[in-house]
This record gives sequence, C-alpha cells and structure tokens, in this order.
Amino acid sequence: MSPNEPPVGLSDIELSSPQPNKDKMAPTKTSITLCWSGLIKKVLPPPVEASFLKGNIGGSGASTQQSQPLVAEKQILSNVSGFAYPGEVLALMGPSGSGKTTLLDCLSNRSAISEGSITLNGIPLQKQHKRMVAYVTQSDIFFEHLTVRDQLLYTALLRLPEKMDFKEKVAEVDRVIDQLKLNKCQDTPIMLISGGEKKRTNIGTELLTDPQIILLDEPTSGLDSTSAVALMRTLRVLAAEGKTILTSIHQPSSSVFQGFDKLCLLADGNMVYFGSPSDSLSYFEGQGFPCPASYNAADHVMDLLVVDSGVEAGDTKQKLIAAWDDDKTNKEAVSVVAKMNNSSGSVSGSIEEVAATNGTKWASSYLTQLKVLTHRAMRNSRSAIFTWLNFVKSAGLGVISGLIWFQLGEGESWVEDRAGFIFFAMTFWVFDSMFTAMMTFPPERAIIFKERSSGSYRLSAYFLSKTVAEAPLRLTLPFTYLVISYWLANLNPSAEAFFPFLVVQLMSVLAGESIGLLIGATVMDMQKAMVVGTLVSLAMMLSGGFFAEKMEDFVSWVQYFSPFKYSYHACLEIGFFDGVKCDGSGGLGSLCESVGTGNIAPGPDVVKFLGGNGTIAFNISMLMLMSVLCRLLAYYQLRRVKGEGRHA
Ligand SMILES: Nc1ncnc2c1ncn2[C@@H]1O[C@H](COP(=O)(O)OP(=O)(O)OP(=O)(O)O)[C@@H](O)[C@H]1O
Repeated sequence: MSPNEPPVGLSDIELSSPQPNKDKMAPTKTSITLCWSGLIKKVLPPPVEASFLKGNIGGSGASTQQSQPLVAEKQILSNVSGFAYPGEVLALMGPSGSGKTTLLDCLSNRSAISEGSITLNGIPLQKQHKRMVAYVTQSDIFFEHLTVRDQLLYTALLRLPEKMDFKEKVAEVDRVIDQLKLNKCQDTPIMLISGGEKKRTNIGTELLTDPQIILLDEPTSGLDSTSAVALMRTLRVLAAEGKTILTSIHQPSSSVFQGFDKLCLLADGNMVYFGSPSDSLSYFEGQGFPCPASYNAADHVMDLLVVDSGVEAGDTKQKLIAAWDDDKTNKEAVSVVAKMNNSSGSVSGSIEEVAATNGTKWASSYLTQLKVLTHRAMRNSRSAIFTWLNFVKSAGLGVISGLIWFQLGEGESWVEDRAGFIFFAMTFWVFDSMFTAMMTFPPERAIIFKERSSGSYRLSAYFLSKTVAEAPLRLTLPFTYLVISYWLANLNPSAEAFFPFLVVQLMSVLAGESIGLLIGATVMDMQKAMVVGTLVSLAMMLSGGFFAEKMEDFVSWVQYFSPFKYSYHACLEIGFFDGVKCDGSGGLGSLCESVGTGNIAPGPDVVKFLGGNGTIAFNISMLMLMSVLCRLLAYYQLRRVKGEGRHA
C-alpha cells in the first residue's frame, strides 16, 4: 500500500470524534513513514545482587559455590525490519517475551539499538524527533490524587508550545477529553477511575501534543472486549487523521485482527511474519499450518508460536522463525527509505523543519516548567502533607510535650528539664522531616522517568519545584507544635528568645529534610531507604554529644554531620542566654558552687556546662550549609539514578 492509499480494515468505523485543532498545532502536520531495518538489540543482564539467598531454591547449588561467571550479552531483537505508513495501524504481536516492548522502546528512541537503522521519512531517528513520536507505555502511572482533567491540563501546560495561550491549551485538553470520551470521569481523581478510563487518560496525555507517530504497548491489556474494541476504534480515527500507529496487542478479536493494516509477528526476538493480516493466513497455510475453520485467525497465529499450546509448538516456532526471509523484509524497508529520500528534499526536508520548529528539547520555558510543576507539587503535597491528621499530630504533640514540661521554672533546679524540652523539640522534628522527605522520590521515580523521557521538563525544574512547594508546608507543622508547646512549657517569652528558637527549629527541619531527600534519591527504594535512614539518623543522634561525651577519634567526626548537634547547641545558647539563678539544688553542680547560691550563673557558662558550643550564628550557619549541600547532592543523585525502564 502506498502512503496515499486509504487505510483498509477498520475504516468502516465511523469517524465520529472531533478533529484536532490543527491550526494551533502547526507546524506538526507532516505525515511520517516509519521504517526500521536490520534491528539488533543486545543487553547485558544486570549482575546478580549479593544476598544471603543467592542461587535458586531447588537449584543445583553450583551457582552459589562458584564465583559469578562473566555475563554474556543477550540478544533480544535479531534482524527485525519493517515499515508503517501514515494512516496505518500496525499490530505488533507475539508471545510474551518475544520482544514487542523492546521493539517499541527502540522505535520511540527510549532505548538504544545495537545495530540497524530507524528512519522517519528517510531521516535517521534522533533525539530532536522525540516529540513527534508519542509512546503510550504499558503501565498507566500518574499522580493518583489528580483528576483526569488536572492530569491532562498539567501535561498540556508543560508540553504544548509556549506560544499557545492558556485558553488554547485548555481547548486542546477539551478536545482530547472529547476524542477519548473521558467527559464522564474528567473530574474524578485518577485513583477512582476504571482501568479503561485510565488507559485512555494515558493515551490522552500523549495525544495532547498531536504527535505524528503513536506507539502503544498493549493498550488493551486489562480491558474488557467492548472497551478494547472502542479503543481500537479510537486508534483508527487517529490513523485517519494521517498519524502512523503501531500497537502491540495480545489477543485481538477476529474483527479487530482483520482490521489492522499490517501485522508484525515476533517470536523470541525474531521476525516470523510481516505483511497484511489477511495474507498471514495464506502464508502460514503455505508453511503447513492452515487455520481451522471458524477459528479466530489471531488465536491461530499465536497458537503456532506459544509453546504450551500444542505438543509440537516449540518446533513449529523454530520452523517459522527459520522460514521467514528476514533479508527480504529488510530490503523492502530499505527500498521504502530510498523512495522517501528520492521523493524529496520535500518530505525529508519537511520533517527536519518540523524537528527544527519543535525547537529546543523542551516545549515550555524553564519558568513555565517551574510554575506548573510547583503548582502540581503543591496540589499533591497538600493532600499528602497538609492533612488534618498531620495537624492533629503536631498540635497534639505540642499539647503533650507542653503538659509534660508544663510551666517550667527558671532556676538551677529546672535546667535539666528545660534542656530536655529543647532536646526533644530539636530531635523529633528532624527525624520527622527526614523520614517524610526520604519517601519523596522513590514513589515518584516512575512518573518522573516517564514524563522526562517524553521531554516534558528538566530535572532541575522538578527538583526546585518540589523544594519550593513542599518546604512551606513542611514548616507549618513544626511551627504549630512549637507555638503550643513553647508557651505551655513557659520558656523565655521575649521575642529575642522565641523567634531565634523558631528559626533554629525550622532550619533544623530543613536540614533534616535535605538529608532525607539525599537518602531517598540515593537509595530510591522505600525499604532500603528506611534502613539507611534509621542507621544514619541514629548515628547522627548518638554522635551529637547527648549520650556519649568521650568518643574515639575514628568515630567522633560523625558529630560534625549531625543536625541534632547544631540545632540543640544553638537552642541552648538561646534558652540560657540570660543565665540561670543558682538555688542550691545542685542542678549546675560545680558551676553554681563557684558562683554561689543566690547568684546568676552566666549564660555561656551554663551552655558550656550542658555540653553546648559554638555561637548561635555558627550553629545556624552549619544547619544552612547542611541544608544546601545535602539538597545539591540529592539533585545530583537524582540525575544519576535512571528510571526503572529496563533499557534506561
Ligand atoms: N535489560 C534486559 N536484560 C535482560 N533481559 C531483557 C532485558 N530487556 C528485555 N529482556 C528480555 O527480552 C525479552 C523480550 O522482552 P519484551 O518485554 O520486549 O517482550 P514482550 O514481547 O514485550 O513481552 P510481554 O508481552 O510479556 O510484555 C524477554 O525475554 C525479556 O526478559
């Protein structure tokens, strides 16, 4: 079929959906022929992690006794070729593990190929073409608290060109909502919508940019047959708009199968068939495998390749792999590329123009990314941090500790209790912020990776927005605690004491948060992060000088990385700067003996007696330094950590 021929198959389905607002989306209107030839993809299997439980249960045990052998590269795509024209829907089929996702990963430029070529209208696929190719991945991962409309709107604001105004972007969201029939659930949080609606939301986020090529990885998995057929109908509508569509699919119904324009069949990373679905039956019949009467053609084709389905299926698969002429398909693909190149400067020229007008790597400016991501992060954190439960926790804790240290006196006999109050306030909130922050990145990792691989925003914009959006919310809780407990405990009520105390408390929370972010970004796994966080925080607390005074040199350096130490010492300075009246109770021991009962022990001496050192300014500066440094390190760690994608 030539690029200009009308698509066959599902074309009888009525084109009821509204057409995209094409004027606004200019200049993305070049139809694209996608060709891939001689693709080979090899991977190095990841090294086996050291663990107590190496080897397999019931295995020979040999592997646990030998040192790990050098791992060989595994070839997961072997000489795979093909092409898809605009207006076509190409189905990618094959048993589980046959390489469908891997092929889509390569065609979307999310995974590098080892050999071969991929071209768009004859031009080799490059990074700047990323935004022409939409990739709807198998997993529908979103911020589940957002509604469908919010999700689409945030995507539109990030991924549609800067020159479109807000109203136009909202209009695009409306168009996609109509097109994918999401009207009914548009204001429902994603966590409450059905699987089919989630899948359509996933497709919608990719359609917003009006891409010319749409790749979908098993979009019908988990859908009932009616929803699956409806989805395929939507794909046909999109193809009719001139888009090139490739979708992997497991078990299409007979009508859906026959409605595809092309079928690419894979087994163990090898091609088994490439051509029209209807011709596939005569091809397999020619190979000695006729489709039984009244049998679903798609099931028949799959049965030939799935080992469990028949006694000889393993042999059948190998026979069909051997029978397929890879070179012939390769030549066809190469000749399509040559045709594209000859037919033009015009066609290939126009794709370069589109790539160039798509402009920089990012659709929106840095400032827009920052604004949109901050807004989204505030939305998310409002539901995660700003909950009434958290407020009850902070206020309740304030009341409890205020009652425990109720109306403390000022004399020598109260020194220990006042130091205890300070110690608790400075440790609990650092712990709290550290552990909350640790949980920030691991759950968002998959979403960040997915959004960034479609070129939505810079990592630094995400990181900065998260910091800007969450810090004020995080600070509100310790603030609530302190306001209540400070007055109940009757600490120095003067503004010179309260506000510095508050500043230190908030700085210590920021430092704890930064350490938590660093741990979370480094480990990126909730369970491991909990273990590392517990060890790090306990090491910092124990070394902070409260429990052990004479540490060996080889371990005492840890105290200099302890936010507990700096915040506690700063608050001792603040809490006792007026000095303490000696009352003969012995609370300040030798210090009051030398000063004499009834006299005031000077503030600096009291602080020294309690083990504090450094000025308030020094201790606050150290907290600030830790905050900034750990946050920067967390950012670099986040850059380093790739997504969960196998080919990342
Ligand atoms: N990074 C990797 N390291 C090792 N093996 C890999 C890697 N990536 C893919 N594979 C293997 O390559 C094969 C093809 O995987 P792929 O996910 O592409 O198959 P699939 O046809 O999409 O399967 P399914 O239909 O189950 O999703 C599988 O055997 C898989 O285990």
